[in-house]
Amino acid sequence: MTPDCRRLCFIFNPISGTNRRFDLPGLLSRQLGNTPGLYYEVQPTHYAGHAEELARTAAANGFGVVVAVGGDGTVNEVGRGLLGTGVAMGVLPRGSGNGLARHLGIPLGMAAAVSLLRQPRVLPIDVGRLNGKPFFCTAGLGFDAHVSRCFAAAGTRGLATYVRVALREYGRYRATPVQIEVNGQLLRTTCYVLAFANAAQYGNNAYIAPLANIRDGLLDMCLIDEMPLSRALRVAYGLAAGDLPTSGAAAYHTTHTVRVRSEQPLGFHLDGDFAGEATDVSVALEPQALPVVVGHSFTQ
Ligand SMILES: Nc1ncnc2c1ncn2[C@@H]1O[C@H](COP(=O)(O)OP(=O)(O)OP(=O)(O)O)[C@@H](O)[C@H]1O
Repeated sequence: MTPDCRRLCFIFNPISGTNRRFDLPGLLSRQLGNTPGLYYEVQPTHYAGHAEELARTAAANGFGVVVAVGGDGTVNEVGRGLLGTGVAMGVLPRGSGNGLARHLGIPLGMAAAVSLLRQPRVLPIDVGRLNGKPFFCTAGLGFDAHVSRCFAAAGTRGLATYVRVALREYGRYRATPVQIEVNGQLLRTTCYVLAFANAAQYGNNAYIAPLANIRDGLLDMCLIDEMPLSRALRVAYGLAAGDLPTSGAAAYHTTHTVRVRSEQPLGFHLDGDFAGEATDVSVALEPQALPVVVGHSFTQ
């Protein structure tokens, strides 16, 4: 049965982002209340991981679009819950970074983002897996994962906290020796940052892989082996300018599977949330495995 895009379930993470006075029911009533034939419900999350359960239940209950209201962590949980159901994921970007929403051309203004849902345009996107765990935007090992772990413990959220934590940890973090198998090559190197990009950016228009196409069945792998200060400055500029691949500060490979081994456990993140440590990491991609609502400007 084709999912009914006139039945929408909004899964709302109240701790995402920094705006605590957000009135979702009021916004939905103004934007969707008078749309004939459209039915919606709002389900707030009560704990980390809850959005995945709520999304799975919503799909089983016949909702045709399940909308993640939050940042990339909420998107990750809702996306996990919908995998294999054929139900589309929408996004109302209310997080700190909103990497997937930005990649998909979803407006950051809430009213405009909601209005996309009146007649949603749905396309399937690729889904990455790191040791079997899904990600939709980016995953990675090394410094990024370390910062995501410290960020979760920081007590406040938002870009300012993220930058403060990253600057503090830059002086402490050391690269780890690794072996990387990619496209039939074995790279013996060190890992300061090893990013797997399904989408082009981490969020906040920080472009780790500006050429990434989220529907091409391929991941863009970005390796930064060491991070002396001169390179850190170039990387920071390259993330903002979108020219990291041509900067000489990072090496890129386009692939659909990667294996990474290290003697020391390496932390990893999934869509910006710290998700564990491992000495053996396999990354793979499932082409066009999740239908999502995209914005008018999305052309991939
Ligand atoms: N009710 C809740 N209480 C505590 N944590 C929650 C709750 N609901 C969801 N979470 C957790 O909140 C975390 C952060 O959410 P999310 O990533 O959406 O926001 P953000 O970090 O502000 O945005 P972004 O990832 O775009 O920077 C997620 O990892 C999720 O598991």
